[in-house]
Amino acid sequence: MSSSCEFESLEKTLESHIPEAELAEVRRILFGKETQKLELPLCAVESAAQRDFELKGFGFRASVEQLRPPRVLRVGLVQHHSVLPTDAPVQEQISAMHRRVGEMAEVAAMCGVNILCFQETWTMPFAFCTREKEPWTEFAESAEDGQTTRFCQELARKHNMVVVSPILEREELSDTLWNTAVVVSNSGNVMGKTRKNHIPRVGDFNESTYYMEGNMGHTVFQTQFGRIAVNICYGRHHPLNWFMFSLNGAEIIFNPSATVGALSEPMWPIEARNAAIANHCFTCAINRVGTEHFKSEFTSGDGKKAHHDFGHFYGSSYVAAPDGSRTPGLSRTRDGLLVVEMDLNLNRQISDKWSFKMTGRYAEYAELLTRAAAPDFKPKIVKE
Ligand SMILES: NC(=O)NCCC(=O)O
Repeated sequence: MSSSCEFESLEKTLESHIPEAELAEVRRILFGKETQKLELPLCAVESAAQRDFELKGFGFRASVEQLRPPRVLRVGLVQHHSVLPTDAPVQEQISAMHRRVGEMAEVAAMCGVNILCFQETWTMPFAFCTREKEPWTEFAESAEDGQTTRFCQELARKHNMVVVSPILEREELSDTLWNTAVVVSNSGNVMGKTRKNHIPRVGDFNESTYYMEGNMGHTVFQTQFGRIAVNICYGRHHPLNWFMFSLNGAEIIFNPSATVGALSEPMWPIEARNAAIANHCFTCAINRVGTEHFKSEFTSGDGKKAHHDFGHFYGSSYVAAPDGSRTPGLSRTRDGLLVVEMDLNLNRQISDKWSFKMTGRYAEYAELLTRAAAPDFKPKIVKE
């Protein structure tokens, strides 16, 4: 699936227009140390082509150590369009999304992916712009045993893969709605869930109408393949949010997102990448693709005309490493699966080199943060 009238990708434009002799240097400066292209199995390449989605694979390398064996794993990032029009019946939309993502997960399995992560609220259109409650709240499900979690449990068992599934959650009994990522172990058991900590109040992103600020802190999940955390969408603008996951020991932080070009695109390549550098970990930024049209018009509250869509979700999912390098992004226009091999030993190797976490002055920060959060806070400003 593709949104054909949109600009396809920065990487493609650089490749077509920068002379061969200069391209490697341009890439080094823009993207850091070159990631190696992964050889992916022919069956996976053919399947992706038949099912009309982009498949790319890259690898980050770490030095070989004398005392620790390498800790190599593969992550998969899935970006996709909303399959059916937004006014199709709710169950049909959910089932169509399950089918689409299910076939992408099959290809991820062929590529040896160990941990697979989907985009923010992946089973539904990003309807939070509309402020209408119906039918959008009907997409909310139980994180523990909703149909989407059961679907992911099947994927996890079948492919021996950890599945990170960001959904709109309806908490049973209280009926409270949350923006949640469910983490399903490769055994098929639900390991737990984590909730979006920061709710956007920017442009058309009127999400506070729908769900509450997360109340689960900064949980890290010890999977068979490594320690992972999920910083959902708008949380990526908060360096301290990434940092808290890192303090709790996250080695890979996923950032499932839904964001549009006019709002955030220049920030997208910087934020998750900077978080990988600052926290000596890997980060995985995932964004949906396409333009979703809604029947009723809505305004952005900025005096401009009412409209029926958010604008274009620009995909461009990528992975960043602690050494500041990053993979090329997936396309801005197509559904895609990004397969990335990484050796988690790189985290400590870069920490030993740059020591950002070791040199942090946490007691000092904590003292000022505590004072700044108090109602009588007075900033320390020296005046002449
Ligand atoms: N989904 C979401 O939080 N979007 C807000 C916009 C952004 O963070 O780019």
